[in-house]
Amino acid sequence: MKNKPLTSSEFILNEDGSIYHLHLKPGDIAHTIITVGDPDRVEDVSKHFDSIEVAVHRREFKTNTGTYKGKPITVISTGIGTDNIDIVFNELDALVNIDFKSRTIKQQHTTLEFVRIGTSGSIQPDIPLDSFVASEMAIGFDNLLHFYKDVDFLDHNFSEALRSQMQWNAHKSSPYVVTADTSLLERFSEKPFRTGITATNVGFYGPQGRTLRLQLEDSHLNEKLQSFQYKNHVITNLEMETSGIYGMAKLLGHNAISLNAILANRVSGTFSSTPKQTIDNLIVTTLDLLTHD
Ligand SMILES: O=P(O)(O)O[C@H]1O[C@H](CO)[C@@H](O)[C@H]1O
Ligand SMILES: O=c1cc[nH]c(=O)[nH]1
Repeated sequence: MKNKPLTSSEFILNEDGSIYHLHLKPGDIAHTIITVGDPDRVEDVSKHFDSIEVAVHRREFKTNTGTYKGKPITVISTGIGTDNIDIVFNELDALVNIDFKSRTIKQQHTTLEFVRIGTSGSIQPDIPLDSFVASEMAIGFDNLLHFYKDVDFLDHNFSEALRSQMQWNAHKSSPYVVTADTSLLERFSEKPFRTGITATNVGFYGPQGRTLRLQLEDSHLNEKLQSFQYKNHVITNLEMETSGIYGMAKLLGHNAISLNAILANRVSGTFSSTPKQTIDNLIVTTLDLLTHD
């Protein structure tokens, strides 16, 4: 297989040799990476570390690398949405799988482990506020994976059932379905976690069926999402990154799990009165499970 050097318009390095958006260099990241949406949440995670060796912040991408109970861990903020996930995953992968000097793809592949610690809204009445859902599968209502080849891991029968049961408007992008890494899912499937099917939406308001001043194209969107069933699966929760994370991880040969702190219940119309506490609980629980054998 030809391994030509990547051009400077595709593989973009800054003057200091760091990768374009993240401003990180090879060696700046651990092989276990926690992703969070909010840059402020990076400190909420890394304040538990034994020490921090790397701290870099550009745009919405804030990175701290250190150790927790001796285990090397990187925590990075992605900002909101799967468009940012495309940047973060391509650039983190490049840090371990592209040779920065020769600008060629390394012969030996390095696998990274990704754990998303995020917030989410539940669309089932029995998933209470402040509980934790580990995403067994993600439904991508975003468009990201459709731009890549070799996506045979997508569950087309599931997508087809969704399109037909929901009478999906063809003007919206075609939903895709992708699974978590099985061994990470096993690690995060016992109490206090429950597993679920997460819908990843392209917005927080209209795409998640919220209305402030604007009306929705489909006023029954959330009822349809709530009542959808496929092989005993129901959609449990809504957020904005998981499908991109699962899809990019599979394409690039990495392992990923998405963990959701449920802050809203869309059926009862309620929101957590202790969001910070709930996210902190998820952070501590996750760090401990990552360091248990
Ligand atoms: O709390 P984070 O990790 O940002 O996750 C959720 O919260 C944001 C919307 O408020 C979206 O990014 C959604 O995925
Ligand atoms: O309802 C919610 C809560 C957090 N994040 C989301 O994307 N949706």
